[in-house]
Amino acid sequence: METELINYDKITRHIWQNLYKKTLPTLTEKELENIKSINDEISLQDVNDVYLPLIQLIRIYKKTMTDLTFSKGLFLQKIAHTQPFIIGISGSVAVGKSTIARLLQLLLARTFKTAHVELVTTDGFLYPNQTLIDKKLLDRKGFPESYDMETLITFLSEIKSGKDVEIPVYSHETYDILPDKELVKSPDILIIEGINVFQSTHNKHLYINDFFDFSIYVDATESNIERWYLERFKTLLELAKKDTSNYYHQFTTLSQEETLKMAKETWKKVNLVNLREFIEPTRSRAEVILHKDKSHKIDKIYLKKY
Ligand SMILES: Nc1ncnc2c1ncn2[C@@H]1O[C@H](COP(=O)(O)OP(=O)(O)OP(=O)(O)O)[C@@H](O)[C@H]1O
Ligand SMILES: CC(C)(CO)[C@@H](O)C(=O)NCCC(=O)O
Repeated sequence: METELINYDKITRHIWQNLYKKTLPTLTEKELENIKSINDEISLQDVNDVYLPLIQLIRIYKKTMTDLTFSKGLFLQKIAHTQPFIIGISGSVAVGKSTIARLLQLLLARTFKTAHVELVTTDGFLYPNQTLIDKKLLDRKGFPESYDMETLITFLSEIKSGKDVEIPVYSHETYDILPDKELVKSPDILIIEGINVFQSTHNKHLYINDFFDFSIYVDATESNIERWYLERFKTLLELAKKDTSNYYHQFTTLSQEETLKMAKETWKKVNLVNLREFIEPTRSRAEVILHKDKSHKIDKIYLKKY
C-alpha cells in the first residue's frame, strides 16, 4: 500500500486529531444520541478525533469551490449559481461506508446549518434481480456490469443542475430493487456512497469522479472486512427469523455451521473478488483514505497531495 500511495500525505491519528482548530462547538447530548443511534458501537472519541477534523477539511474544499464558481462567473461576466457540493464515498462491501456516510450527513447538517444534506447509496442503481437473472448476472451482484451506470450518471448531472430527482431504492431485506422510488430533493450537499463510485462508465465522455468535490475511500484489511461481513450476515439472519418476506428468511432453518459456510463462500467468491479486481484499484482516486483497525477505529489517514 505504501509505495502505491506516493501522492498522499500519511497522517497518523495523533497528528490528525490536533489539526482541528476547534472552531465547531462540542456536540450536544441530543446530537451525541443521534450519532449513537447510527451505530451503537460508534466511538465518540472517533467523532472528535477523526470526523470533526474531516468536516473542517470538507469546509475548506466547499469554500474553495464556492470561490472558484464566483470567480469563474466574474470571468464569464454572468451570474454563476453555486452547484450542490458532492461527496463520494467508496470501499469494500461491509467496510462500513453507510455508517460513515450517515455520520457525515449528521455532522455536515450541523456545520452548515441552513444546508439541505442528502444521502444516497448506489445500491438503488443495481439492476433489479429479474434483469440480473435475464443477463445471467445474479451471482455478479455488485460487480460493475450489475449497475445501471448511465442512470447513475444522469442522476448526478440532474442533481448538479439543481433538480429534484426520483431514484430507485434497493433493500437488503428483500435483496432486490423495491417497487417504489424515493425523491431526492435538490440538495446543497449530496453524499453518494457505494462500492462503484470511483469506477469508469461506458459513457467515455463522463466519469462519475468528475461530479465529486470531495471523495473518501474507506479502507481496512481483507480479514477484518470479512469478519464484519459475516457479523452483518448473522444480524440480517436474526432480523429475518420472524419475517417470511425477508430474503434471508430461507436460510434461517439452516444450522449455524451451514449458514457460516454459505456466508464465507459468498464473501470469497463474490465480494472479495470484487474488492480485489474492481474496488481497491480505484482507491487512489479518493482525496482522503480512512483506514480502520479491527474495531472500526480509524488509525491512519491519507490525504492526497496531487
Ligand atoms: N463504526 C462502526 N462501529 C461498529 N460497527 C460498525 C461501524 N461501522 C460499520 N459497522 C458494522 O460493520 C458492518 C458493515 O457496515 P455497513 O453496513 O455500514 O457497510 P457498507 O460498507 O455500507 O456495506 P454495503 O456496501 O454492503 O452496503 C455492519 O454490521 C455495521 O454494523
Ligand atoms: C448490494 C451490494 C452489492 C452492495 O452494497 C452488496 O451488499 C451485495 O449484496 N453483494 C452481493 C453478494 C452478497 O450477497 O453479499
